[in-house]
Amino acid sequence: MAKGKNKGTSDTPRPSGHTGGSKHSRRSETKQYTKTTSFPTKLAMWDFDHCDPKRCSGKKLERLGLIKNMRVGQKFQGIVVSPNGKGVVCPNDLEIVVSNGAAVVECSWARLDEVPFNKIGGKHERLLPYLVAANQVNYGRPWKLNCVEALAACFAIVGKMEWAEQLLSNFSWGLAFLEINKELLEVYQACTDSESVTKAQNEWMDKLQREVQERKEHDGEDLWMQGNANRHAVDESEEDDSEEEEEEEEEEEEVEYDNLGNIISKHSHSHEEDESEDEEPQYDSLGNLISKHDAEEVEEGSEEYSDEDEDEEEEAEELYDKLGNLIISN
Ligand SMILES: C[S@@+](CC[C@H](N)C(=O)[O-])C[C@H]1O[C@@H](n2cnc3c(N)ncnc32)[C@H](O)[C@@H]1O
Repeated sequence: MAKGKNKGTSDTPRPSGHTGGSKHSRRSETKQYTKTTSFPTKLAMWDFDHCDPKRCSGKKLERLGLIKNMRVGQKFQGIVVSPNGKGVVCPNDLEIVVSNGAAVVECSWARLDEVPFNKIGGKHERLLPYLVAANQVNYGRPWKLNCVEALAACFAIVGKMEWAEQLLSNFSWGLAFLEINKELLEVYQACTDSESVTKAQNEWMDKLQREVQERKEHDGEDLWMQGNANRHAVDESEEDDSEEEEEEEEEEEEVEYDNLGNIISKHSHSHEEDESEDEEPQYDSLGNLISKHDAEEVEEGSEEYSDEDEDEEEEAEELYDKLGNLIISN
């Protein structure tokens, strides 16, 4: 294990009244301090003291005695995961990682211009491909991983998943990083060199972009499908239910929908039921409220609702134009 130059085990916090190995430690962190005592490859960092020590993942690795602190002017032989990298970490880096380890630059993202990148680093400086942070500071944000995530990402990409897990398990949120990036990490692990990882990353991002676009279009359709905003309250409460419940309700044939998602009353299918006093509101294919008779005509496909049909206008309690605007209210 690589030990930081200024540390020993004496500064390692110990749980009060606790002996190592107990499952009942007061804090999960305390348990983790006793759990991790070594790491299978070298870990190093240049620490520029930009960050709050309590929130800094690099500092915590240092307190755990897992990472070696590098001086400015010192170079590292292994993979240096750095914003100054040129290519991205790739499975072909496995050999370097196993023999010489991995390093990071502990600094603030906002103060990268203060970091003397020409005096640190090494022969194998790498960027990370697109991955999403799981740490509490930047949760859900892509690219800007913290130090432990960056090291773990490097190990995961070269195929050392157990190392990634071992390192991250020192943080309560740590393993979530592997979970939320699981699929993407598998894509990267199946690559070879830096170019193939970059290509896979770009394809992934294109796919994401397409999905966002499709979702936007779909949401637009959904808005249109809502049709008349004055739809019956019962219908709206049903929309709040889970899909499963909606399906069940459809099966029960309490309500039925046309192929535009508008409610068609059972009454429109059965003449006998049309006789019922219990008159449900009915909607045309644009979600406009129409009378019982209109519904029959729409169902038969013979005629659409017409503003000129005065008799039926009188029967309807409320009438709406095709954009769902109220035009008549009795
Ligand atoms: C800027 S520091 C921020 C550290 C944070 N304060 C913490 O608590 O760990 C994060 C370091 O992780 C590495 N890193 C994170 N994301 C990276 C990426 N997308 N490409 C290259 N290096 C990255 C770099 O060494 C970077 O300097």
